[in-house]
Order: sequence, then C-alpha cells, then structure tokens
Amino acid sequence: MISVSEALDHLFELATPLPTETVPLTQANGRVLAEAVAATRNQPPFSASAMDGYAVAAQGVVAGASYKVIGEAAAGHAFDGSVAAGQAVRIFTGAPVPEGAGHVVIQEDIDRDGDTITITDRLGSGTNIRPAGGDFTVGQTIAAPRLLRPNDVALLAAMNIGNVTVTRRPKVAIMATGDELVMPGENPGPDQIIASNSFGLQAMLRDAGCEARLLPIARDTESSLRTAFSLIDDADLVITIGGASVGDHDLVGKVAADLGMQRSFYKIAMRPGKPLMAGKLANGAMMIGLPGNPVSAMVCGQVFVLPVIRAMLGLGQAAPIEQTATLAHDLAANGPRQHYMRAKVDAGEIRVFGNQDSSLLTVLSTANALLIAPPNAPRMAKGTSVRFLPI
Ligand SMILES: Nc1nc2c(c(=O)[nH]1)N[C@H]1C(S)=C(S)[C@@H](COP(=O)(O)OP(=O)(O)OC[C@H]3O[C@@H](n4cnc5c(N)ncnc54)[C@H](O)[C@@H]3O)O[C@H]1N2
Ligand code: MOO
Repeated sequence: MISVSEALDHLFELATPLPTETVPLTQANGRVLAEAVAATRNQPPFSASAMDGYAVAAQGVVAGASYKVIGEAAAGHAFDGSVAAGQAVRIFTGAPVPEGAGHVVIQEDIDRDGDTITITDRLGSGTNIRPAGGDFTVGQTIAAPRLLRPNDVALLAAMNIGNVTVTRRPKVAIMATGDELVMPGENPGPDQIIASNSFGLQAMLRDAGCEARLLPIARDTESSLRTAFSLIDDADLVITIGGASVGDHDLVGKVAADLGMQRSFYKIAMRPGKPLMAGKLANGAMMIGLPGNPVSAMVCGQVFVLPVIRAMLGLGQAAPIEQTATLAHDLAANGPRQHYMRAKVDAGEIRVFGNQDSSLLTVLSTANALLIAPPNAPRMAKGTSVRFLPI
C-alpha cells in the first residue's frame, strides 16, 4: 500500500490541465480565470464625490464659511464650469467633482438659506472626494489562474471586461456499481439500499466547477460494467464507486483492465479509503475507482478527487489545505493507515465522533472536519495540536 501523499503524486501525474474557453462575464462566477486580464479604464475615471453635499474649494473650509450655490452635479451629469473661492456646487454621490473644487462638505454639515450655504460647527473630517483611479488604473491586472468569485466578477465588470478566458469545466462521469443499489425515490427490494455517495460526489464535483453526470447504476456483472463504461463519452474523468475490494463481486478493476485501463496504483494506507485505484482508460480519460462505503467515497472525494479537479482546472498540484486545532480529549493510538476521523471543530477545539464506521452518513453530515491521525501515531493527550481538513 502506498501513502496518501504518494497516491496524490500519482494522481497529479494523470491529471492534465484542460484547455480554455471564452465565456461572457455573466457565466464567469465559479470558473477559473486562465489568462490575466487588464483594466481598460481608470476607476473612478474622474475624481468623484463620495457624499451628497456641496463641492467647494479646498482652502478655507471651516465652520462659519459661507458660499453661493452656483449649480449642480449629479452622478452621470457633470457641472459644466468651475468653482471659485466663495462658490459651491450642489453635488451628489458619484458625481464628478467640478474643476476648482477640492472638498465636498456633506449636507448635514451646512445650513442653507436660499442660494447661500454656511458651514456649521458640525464639520466633519476628510474631503469626501474619491481620487480618479483610486480603485484601479488602466492596465492594472488580475492574475491567472484564479478561481473567480462574485467579488471578482464585480471587479471585472468595473474594468469593462465583458468576456473572460477560463479553463473548460472538467467533464466527470460517475458510475455507482452494485446489485444492491436503487436510485433515490425508487422502491428498494428487501435486500437493497439507496445509492447515496454517487449523489454526494456529484454535488461535491458541481460545487468544484465540474460538469458531473451520473451514469446508470452498473450491476455486479462484467457485462453491466462494460455497458456503463461504454457510456462515458468524452468524460475527462471517470469515477467508479464500489466493487473495488477483494470480494468475488468486486469486478471494477478487472473490467477496467480488460477495457485497457493502465493502472497507476491500487490500495492506499488510509482509512477510510483503502481500496482506492486510479489509472488511465484506453480513450485517455482518467479513472479513479473509489471504495463503495458511503463515507469512504466522500472522504476520498475530499482528499483525492477535489485536488485532481483543481489540477485539471489549472489551479496547481496541491494537497487539500490542512488546519490545526487542539484535541478536546485523549485520542487512542492509530494503526498503520492514515486515519481521516470524522470530527467536530468548535472554537479551535476538535472532538472526534465515537463511531468511525465508514458507512455512517449521519456522522459525516454532522461533522465539519476530518482529523488526520498519521500512520502509527501514538496515543495523544487532550490539548495536543492536531491537523484536520475542514469539510
Ligand atoms: N476481506 C476484505 N473485505 C473488505 C476489505 C478488505 O480489505 N478485505 N476492505 C473493506 C473496505 S476498507 C472497504 S472501503 C470496502 C470497499 O468495498 P468496495 O469498494 O468493493 O465496495 P462495495 O463492496 O461495492 O460496497 C461497500 C459498501 O458500500 C455500499 N455502497 C456501495 N456503493 C454505494 C453507493 N453508490 N451508495 C451507497 N452505498 C454504497 C455497499 O452496499 C456496501 O455496503 O470493502 C471492505 N471489505
Ligand atoms: O477503507 Mo474502507 O474505506 O475503511 O471503509
């Protein structure tokens, strides 16, 4: 059995970054920017008022100073003229500051009588003017690669960038296998259960920016598995679930090999997730064979599949980012496999759940962390700093 980090290295050897495509900005959220973009304008393009008030010359702004109001500037409507000493222009938030003005006195800080305003003794600090280019200037770049989030989309829009070059979404085909499985909503027989982790993985992969589709459930026969493999089309990654262990009905590895899969590795010193396999299918698609136990499949999704997806998206080859927390209780010594223990982190303290059976989705759903107990870790006392993956 290889270690988790050796397995990740092998997976990264198989995962090639995908080509790019251009999408309109409205489709950019959640995509990975593949080429740097540069602002095509300054923002703001003019010095702009940050408040509703009166634009006056920069000098002499003190309580008691009076001005004659000579015009108005609103957002989208500049004042056509300049402001001299003793003059003011009524101005609104977002309006260009007129020539000659260097201060916007907010309207709460003046008394107005007809066309005359007088600054009161409430005068606040600051000029209330946003300088031209104060946010960004022409040519300023957003570097790639970068996972675009809503704040980035707003920035790109402000930069007047209507289309962006992003990495194509990874196409993933998910194949649940097993005679015992039926789809949610169907009527299971007495010896059947509902396919679950395939749906969890699809959700995980869609969250990660993939086009993830479920293949029909394959039965535990070579012909059914072959049929399912024939439906993978142009998937970049095929994920099988179950049938990975050593039982008489665990046929995924055999059928994949018969179909020309070049195996990279099988079995990892990890718990849950031991019987994981990976390789390259005859058509060039990458394959990851996950163990069937629901928690095992989901944990392997976090530890292996998501890093593979990030690599395909051009975000680099990196293991999931770990955090540290303090053990809220003593923890028994670990066995030879790296154990990803379902746990709850709260205010920097981590507590593992009592039952770590890899079939328990209720426990996984309550957990917000996977505590990482390294292979052969000795007993750890309460208060020890430990590593975990947030989930
Ligand atoms: N003699 C041994 N037996 C087992 C070993 C071993 O080393 N020696 N390894 C165990 C470990 S660890 C795991 S993990 C499982 C993995 O088995 P498979 O990948 O072959 O998975 P299945 O046998 O098909 O299923 C296991 C379990 O999970 C349920 N399952 C499967 N697919 C789904 C699905 N899509 N949704 C919900 N539940 C699913 C299935 O009904 C089984 O209960 O092998 C151990 N055995
Ligand atoms: O490795 Mo299995 O995934 O322990 O349950």
